[in-house]
Amino acid sequence: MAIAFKNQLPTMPTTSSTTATSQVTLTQDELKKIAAYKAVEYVESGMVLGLGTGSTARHAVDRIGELLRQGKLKNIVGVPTSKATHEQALKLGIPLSDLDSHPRLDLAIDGADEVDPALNLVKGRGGSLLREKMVEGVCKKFIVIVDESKMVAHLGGSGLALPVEVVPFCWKFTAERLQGMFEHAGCVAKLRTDNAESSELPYVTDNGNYIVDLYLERELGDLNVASDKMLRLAGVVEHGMFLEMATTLIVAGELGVCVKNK
Ligand SMILES: O=C[C@H](O)[C@H](O)[C@H](O)COP(=O)(O)O
Repeated sequence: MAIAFKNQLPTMPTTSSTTATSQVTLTQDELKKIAAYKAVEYVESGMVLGLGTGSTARHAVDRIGELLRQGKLKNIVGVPTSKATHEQALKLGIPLSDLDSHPRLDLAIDGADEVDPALNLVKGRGGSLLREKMVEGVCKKFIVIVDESKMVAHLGGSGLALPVEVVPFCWKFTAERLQGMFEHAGCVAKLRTDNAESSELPYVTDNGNYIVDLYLERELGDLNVASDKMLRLAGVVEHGMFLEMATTLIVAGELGVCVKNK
């Protein structure tokens, strides 16, 4: 299966392998599950695992729990990337730890909101980018699992948000600075709302911060420069671009599953 990047016809990567799925039309959630199960094939007994967050990663965590119950995996330790994943893993009986006790991990499996041809990612539309970046940044192997709708020619290319976690203090000031920083890309910065009390109130992350979503009309340019500029702005905690972090991509689409190694 050729990976379909929006607005681009990519060449088939030489390091990829493809498995055909059935001819039946699959739902997006079924595709997510196929990618997640494929990724869990890389998990071995004794590994310390980064457990991702979101609707795709949820399938991988469920599968790890299932294999532990069946005794097909043993001595797994999981490091969750959000409170939600922590709760899910606890219910499944997956032994848990954190970066203080396990500063180096064997493997992380997580979803993404966008994936570009170089395996750079946008993450955080579910609000979990900071813990994800901390955990996935110290894994020997980081497998990204997506359905084919997440493939883009360039980050921001889906027209959806590039999330930035900011401190609540003077968030408007930070949002305005971010918007001005990427004026060349037609950036519009919006505070994410919807929290447990009201859909009008700011969304609050697991770390007690807010999220400013950046909507881009055009390409950002050099992604490393954009990353550095954001991180130098006091008020920004972290952003959702995961550059050069993924080591393997597993994409599930109507025509099959594609594994691409960096
Ligand atoms: O904040 C959320 C995380 O970065 C997710 O991994 C990302 O949003 C992808 O989520 P999903 O698998 O639900 O599309």
